[in-house]
Amino acid sequence: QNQIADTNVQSDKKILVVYFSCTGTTEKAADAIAKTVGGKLYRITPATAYTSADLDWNNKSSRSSIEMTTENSRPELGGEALELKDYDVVFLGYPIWWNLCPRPVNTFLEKYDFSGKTVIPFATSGGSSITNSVKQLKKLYPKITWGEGQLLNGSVKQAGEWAKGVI
Ligand SMILES: Cc1cc2nc3c(=O)[nH]c(=O)nc-3n(C[C@H](O)[C@H](O)[C@H](O)COP(=O)(O)O)c2cc1C
Repeated sequence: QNQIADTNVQSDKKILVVYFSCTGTTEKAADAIAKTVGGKLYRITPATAYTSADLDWNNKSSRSSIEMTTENSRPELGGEALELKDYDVVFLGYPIWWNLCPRPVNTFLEKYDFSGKTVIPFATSGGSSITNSVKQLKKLYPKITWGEGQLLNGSVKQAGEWAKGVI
């Protein structure tokens, strides 16, 4: 009987899948994770959307370049408010920008209280690993319980399988 109860507690974890995505790649991974583990999806929405010119990393004056070279840049967010207290586990997805998470993800992490939650980072990239971004997140937000991060540049099926494995 006890064993059954324990198993139920395990599967009753309330899961939130938060993501930031500008060109849809991270969104696909987030979607697959939410579907596989039965989590609620929440998109981090900047108050001002990024245009393709904003995303030009070859242009030093583009919005993303300026934000990423400005350590304390915290772009304002829009979108609906999030009720975090309902969730135990938060998957957090983002594209790698300049080997880090995009600054709106920092705005998000500083806007809500993640104490008592486990936050599991995942990312998509053009080839860079997730390691440096996770290292920076742990340094900036030591009060968050961080799960091991995972780069999800493969199939959406792989993304779902990974998520199932860490829950
Ligand atoms: C401003 C900017 C900076 C980027 N910097 C990196 C980088 O440092 N390393 C890398 O591998 N990919 C980099 N990329 C590529 C993205 O990480 C990759 O295309 C990602 O899958 C995009 O996710 P999204 O479609 O969810 O926005 C960068 C893309 C942008 C727009």
